[in-house]
Amino acid sequence: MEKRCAQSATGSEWFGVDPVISVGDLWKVFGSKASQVVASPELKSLSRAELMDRTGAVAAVRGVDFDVAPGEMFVVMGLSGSGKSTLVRCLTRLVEPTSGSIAFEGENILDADPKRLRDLRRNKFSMVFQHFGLLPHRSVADNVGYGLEIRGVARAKRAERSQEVIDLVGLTGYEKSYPDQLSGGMQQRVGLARALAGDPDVLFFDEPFSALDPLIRRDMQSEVVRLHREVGKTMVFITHDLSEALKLGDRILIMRDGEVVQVGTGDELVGAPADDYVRDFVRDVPRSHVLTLKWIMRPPTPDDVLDGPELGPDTVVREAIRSVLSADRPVKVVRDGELLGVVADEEILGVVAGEA
Ligand SMILES: Nc1ncnc2c1ncn2[C@@H]1O[C@H](COP(=O)(O)OP(=O)(O)OP(=O)(O)O)[C@@H](O)[C@H]1O
Repeated sequence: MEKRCAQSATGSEWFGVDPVISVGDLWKVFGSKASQVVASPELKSLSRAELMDRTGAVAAVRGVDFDVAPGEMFVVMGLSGSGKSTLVRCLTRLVEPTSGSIAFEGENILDADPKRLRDLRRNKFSMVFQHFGLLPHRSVADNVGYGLEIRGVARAKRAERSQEVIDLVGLTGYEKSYPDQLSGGMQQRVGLARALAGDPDVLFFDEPFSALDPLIRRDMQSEVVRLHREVGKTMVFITHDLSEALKLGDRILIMRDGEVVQVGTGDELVGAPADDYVRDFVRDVPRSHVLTLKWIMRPPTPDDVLDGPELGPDTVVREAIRSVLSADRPVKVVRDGELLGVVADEEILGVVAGEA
């Protein structure tokens, strides 16, 4: 699996720069006793089920912390009910957080007044939902330009920008079509174009492909990967599908019962799952598609002949199989001229054998 940039779970490579979004100890509790719950360390320490029993309140998001870096594709993954949608809706205050902090480009979103929030939602954020939310009586071009129209962008400028993003998402020729003349996948392309039209700083996706057929879904995932590369925007993507998360995410946050279980790159989740829950999630992932050489290399022994081929530690195992198996000596894993370890047939076969 190709990744644009190597990172660690702490995001240290990402965070040479200021985060776009920074979330601290965020809670969202539904129910009339919500503020009592977050004011009480005792109630906060209860599990979601216990809290429900004791107070009738639902702790949808519980003490969540994470940062998203500029240009990152950050995926929030968890089973149904784990709190993904509530968490992401809190980020734009479509859902009002009960406590905690959310900074967007350094600005405390929780202090934003209604006017500022409207501004942010119009100019800085875009959302793509599962149900495309297209206006049925408007053509593709007019749906795509809708946000610009609301912003008061002049017709000619709007048409120009709409055409640009329509071309970008591969809908050239369909400008005059109406949503009901398009397949589900194409309708979601309109949703993508609409989200991109206003040139937002962050795009939020809430399970945008769940309603699509598997093959179309795969196409759309590739499309988002391509768009992300081309436009370089920060994206926050919710899914309950691990393979989607692994395909798209620079980093993945795994939620369970409102809490963060682990945040990491795909190879970190597969190579070093934080607990049995994550281990269970990643059990069926083909490890050779996700793990990189740094996960399987070993220190060289005195018997190793060290004039074999060299590969980087972030090379995905699957892409190294041929080089390793065809070399008659270990492949050296090298970064910036430094020998980090070696990989030979046994290491490769150890990964591949587990996938049978
Ligand atoms: N408005 C609400 N009032 C009360 N409880 C809510 C509300 N919205 C969500 N919840 C509860 O909060 C918890 C988290 O829900 P949420 O929709 O965020 O999870 P999710 O991971 O996005 O699930 P799904 O994939 O099914 O949408 C669930 O127990 C849900 O029932």
